[in-house]
Amino acid sequence: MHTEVPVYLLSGFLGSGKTTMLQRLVAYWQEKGMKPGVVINELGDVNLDGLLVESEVPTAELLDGCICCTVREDLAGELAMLVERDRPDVVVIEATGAANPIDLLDSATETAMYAGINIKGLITVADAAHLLEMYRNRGGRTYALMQDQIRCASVIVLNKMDRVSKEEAAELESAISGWNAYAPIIRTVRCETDLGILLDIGFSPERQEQEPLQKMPSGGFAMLGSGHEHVTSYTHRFNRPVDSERFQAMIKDLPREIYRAKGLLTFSDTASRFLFQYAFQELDFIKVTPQGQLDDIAVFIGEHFSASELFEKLTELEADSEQAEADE
Ligand SMILES: Nc1nc2c(ncn2[C@@H]2O[C@H](COP(=O)(O)OP(=O)(O)OP(=O)(O)O)[C@@H](O)[C@H]2O)c(=O)[nH]1
Repeated sequence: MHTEVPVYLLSGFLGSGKTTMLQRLVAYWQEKGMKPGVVINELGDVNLDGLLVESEVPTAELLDGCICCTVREDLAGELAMLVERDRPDVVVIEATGAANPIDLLDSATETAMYAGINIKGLITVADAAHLLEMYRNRGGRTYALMQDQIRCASVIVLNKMDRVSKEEAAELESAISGWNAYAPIIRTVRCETDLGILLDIGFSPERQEQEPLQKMPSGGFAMLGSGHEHVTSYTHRFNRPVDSERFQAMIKDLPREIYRAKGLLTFSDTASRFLFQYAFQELDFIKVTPQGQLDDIAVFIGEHFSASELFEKLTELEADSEQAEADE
C-alpha cells in the first residue's frame, strides 16, 4: 500500500524568491534522507530555474504557460507521472509568479483525488520591497495578484528583508495580517529560515483542521479571478556572445514595465557562462555549467511592454558586441 505523498505549493510574485526557497526546501529534505520531487512551471519556453536544481532531483517541467490556465491539465498529468515514476517522498510545485493561487490549488486538489497525493498547503514568498511599493501606491492588477497570493497562503515568507527597514517591515506585516489573519509570517533574507519550524507551524494537522485551505477572510473571493492576461513574456535567443558591460547597461535601462528577466548567457569578455536574474530593479549573476547543449537565451516578463522594441535593443546589443570584439 502506498502512503500519500505530501505536496507543497510554492507561490509568490515574479522574482520574489520562489526558486531560492525551492532550493532550500530540496536541500532540507535531502539532508533528512528524503527524496524530494519538484514540478517547475515557467512562463518562457525554457526551464532556467531547473538549472538551479540538482540534476538528480526528479523534476517535471511545465513550460511556456502558466499552471493556473494554459497548462492546467498538464499539471495533473505531470504530477501524477512524477509520483508514479519517481516515487518521491515529498513534492514541491513552483508556480510561475503570475499564477493565481486559487486556480492552482483547484487544479492540484483535483489531481489529489486520483494521484495518491496529499496537498499540504501553500507557501507564498513575497518580495518585501516590491510589495511595499505596491501597497503604498495601491491599485493595479499586479498588486491584486500579490494580495491573492497572500490570501491563499498557509504560511507567508516575507523575503528580501535586506531591502526594507524594520519600520517598513512592521507596516507590511500589519497589512498582510489584514489580508490573511491565519497564516504565520516569517521574515527572511534569501529565504533563510528554520524550515523545520516553517513546515511545522504552517502545516500542522491541527492548523489545517481549523483553517481549511480555501478559507479566507470574508470577501476574499470577490477579489479573485482577475487572471493575468496583462502579464506578457518575450523570449530572445542570442546568435552570439554579448559584452557583459553593455548587457548590464541595457538591463539597467529597461522600461519599468519589464519587472523580471532571466536567462543563460555567454559573454564575449568572460570565460564562464552565467545565469542572470533581474527582479524589481536588481541584477544578479550566477556562474553555471549547464549539462548538455543549451543556447544563450533571455526571458523578459512584464506588463504591456513592446516586444519589438526589446528585440531591437537586443539585436543592437549583439551587433555592438560583435563590433567591439572586432575592434580589439
Ligand atoms: N536582495 C535580495 N535578493 C534576493 C533575496 N532572495 C532572493 N533574491 C534574488 O532575487 C532574484 C529572484 O529570485 P528567485 O528565487 O529566482 O525568484 P522567483 O520567485 O523564483 O522568480 P520567478 O521564477 O521569476 O517567479 C534572484 O536574483 C535572487 O538571488 C533576498 O532576500 N534579498
